[in-house]
Amino acid sequence: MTPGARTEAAIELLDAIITAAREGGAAADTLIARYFGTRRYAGSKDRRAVRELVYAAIRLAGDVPPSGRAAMLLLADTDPAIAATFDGVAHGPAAIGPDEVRAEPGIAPPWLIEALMASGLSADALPALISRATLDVRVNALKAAPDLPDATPLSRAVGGMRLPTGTNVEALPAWRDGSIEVQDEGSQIVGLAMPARAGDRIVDLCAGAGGKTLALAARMQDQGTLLACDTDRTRLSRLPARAERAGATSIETRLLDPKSELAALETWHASADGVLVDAPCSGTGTWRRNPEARWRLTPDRLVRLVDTQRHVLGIGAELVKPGGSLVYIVCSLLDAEGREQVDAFLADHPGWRAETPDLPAGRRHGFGIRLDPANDGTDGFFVARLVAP
Ligand SMILES: C[S@@+](CC[C@H](N)C(=O)[O-])C[C@H]1O[C@@H](n2cnc3c(N)ncnc32)[C@H](O)[C@@H]1O
Repeated sequence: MTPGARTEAAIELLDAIITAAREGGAAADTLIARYFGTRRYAGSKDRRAVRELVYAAIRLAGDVPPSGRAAMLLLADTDPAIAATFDGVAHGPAAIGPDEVRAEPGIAPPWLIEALMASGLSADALPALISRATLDVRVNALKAAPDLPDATPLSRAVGGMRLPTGTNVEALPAWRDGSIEVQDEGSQIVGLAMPARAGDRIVDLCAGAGGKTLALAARMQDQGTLLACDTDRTRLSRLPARAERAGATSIETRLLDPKSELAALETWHASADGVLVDAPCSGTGTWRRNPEARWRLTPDRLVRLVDTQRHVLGIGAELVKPGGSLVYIVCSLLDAEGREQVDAFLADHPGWRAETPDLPAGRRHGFGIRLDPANDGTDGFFVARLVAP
């Protein structure tokens, strides 16, 4: 592809990403994969270059741009080489007109900036939210140590490794034999808030495809019972194959109906040593990976997420045995989803108390710990450990 054709492809993709952000469609990564799935003429260098252009433009525009071209023009203003590709030749975009609209530069929509700052993030900490994420892997203690010559050890998540950006992890023998799983250092660290011993009975209530479930299974030396639940069939269905690759046999999966979760968990009532609630959230802590997520979030959607979080936390509380732990995690930096959610839980659940987890990163925030990209160099998280009466 010519440089102009790459820019034009990035514009087309940005148009699709903008529409998806407005209408609740697929994530940028999925749209990019679909786009190239039908354009076999694009080689791996073209794909990488187009992807870079798309993500650079997304990072620059704080709010949903009026169009893909307006987003690319904003990027072109920062780089004469990109501006030069607007040459109107062959498959390239038309030459830049005198008064063309640009996307607004920024870190996030104004209402979100306000909410983040009201949640105690300083203006200096905001740019890191949309910086580029590192590529971290968790090393599976259930398998032999992997041979990763290009990796460097993570400084805080013991056993974790950092790989060079762009590494095709799924092509590595260490991934294929289950010795490593991709997991951000922050995600590895917040999972440690759940006490996990061999023989424990633990419920991972919002397990998704099992990123944190697999880490728990390794810490439990695959001994005990680990019940991984989710209401999303597609995500949960990915867990058994991952567990098999990881050599984890203690994991059982259970698909929940979002209106009647407790009925499916009757036998676990007040009996779990620990319940992990890695709740659905706005993902404000993961914009490094999904920068277009900040275009998707609306105040209404945030209210709905806060309701769901309260709901799942309430379910989790029903399953914990006296003295057991309820660990609440969100990959968000907004207090409505973190600190205030835990304050509300403690007010509604007399006898429960918060115990500050001792973690190798993050800072105390309300009754929990918060990790943020600027201070910790990880994705952003809030985590709290609640102990049942
Ligand atoms: C943050 S994700 C979980 C990520 C996962 N724990 C990991 O480490 O990869 C939140 C999950 O909560 C699930 N969820 C939403 N509502 C739920 C409910 N009522 N009960 C259980 N899970 C729910 C979503 O489907 C989603 O997979």
